Amino acid sequence: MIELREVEKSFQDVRAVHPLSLTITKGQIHGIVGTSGAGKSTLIRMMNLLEKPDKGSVRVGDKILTSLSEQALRKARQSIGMVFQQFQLVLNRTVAENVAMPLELVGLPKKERKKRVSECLQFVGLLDKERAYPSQLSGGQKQRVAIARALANNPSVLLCDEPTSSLDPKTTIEVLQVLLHIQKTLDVTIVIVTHEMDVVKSICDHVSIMKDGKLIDSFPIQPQGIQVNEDHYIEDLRKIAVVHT
Ligand SMILES: Nc1ncnc2c1ncn2[C@@H]1O[C@H](COP(=O)(O)OP(=O)(O)OP(=O)(O)O)[C@@H](O)[C@H]1O
Repeated sequence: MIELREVEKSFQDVRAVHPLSLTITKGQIHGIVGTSGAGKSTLIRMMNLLEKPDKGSVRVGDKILTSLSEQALRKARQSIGMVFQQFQLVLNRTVAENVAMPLELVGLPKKERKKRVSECLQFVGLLDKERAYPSQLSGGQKQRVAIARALANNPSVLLCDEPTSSLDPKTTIEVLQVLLHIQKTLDVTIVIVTHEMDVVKSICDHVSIMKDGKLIDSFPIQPQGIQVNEDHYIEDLRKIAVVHT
């Protein structure tokens, strides 16, 4: 469970997030939507204190992150995975070496590390790519590696900042399937910032809407199943086709 209480954040004279409170219950796939500059990224980055709120508190599970020392915060962050629009993979490391990084940081012995890396890659369907380098992968595969890396330490929360925004419809589906699989099998709470309504409609069971740094609404929705496909875009284009005579 994630609980934000009266959090707010400004950058110099820009109020990115006005004071807001939001509770995300365990096991949800919670979408955060809104126009560009609405404060979505700032909000999700406050959930693991990548951005420290100017005021207010952030609780994840039984830990109040905003009250922890730097050292305790580093430890608490192990149970919060994060993925980004641009994947943030280390290019001169193989897929397996990328997934191993958070396990190295917590000092897991090599043999156990190798086993855990294989489990995570198996989970995202990329065990056969363990020796590949990021440059040899498609965008969807890169994001699945980033997800495997985020899952390595068995997090209870996965924060996704525009996870499919650099991907085409086909590779978006790959990533959404993995996120849904995580929710169904790992009991992980997932938060997704996105501007893609198809993504929200497909897998989210709750949506929060931001505008001008404010949370203007938040309500449960019925996910419709993964339905991002190119035909849908092509149909939309056909509807506005200009007929030449
Ligand atoms: N590090 C920063 N320094 C200065 N201003 C920032 C910083 N991060 C965000 N902002 C500003 O805060 C506001 C909210 O930005 P934020 O990135 O949270 O919005 P967003 O809804 O995620 O937008 P987008 O969809 O375009 O990514 C914007 O006006 C932005 O310019």
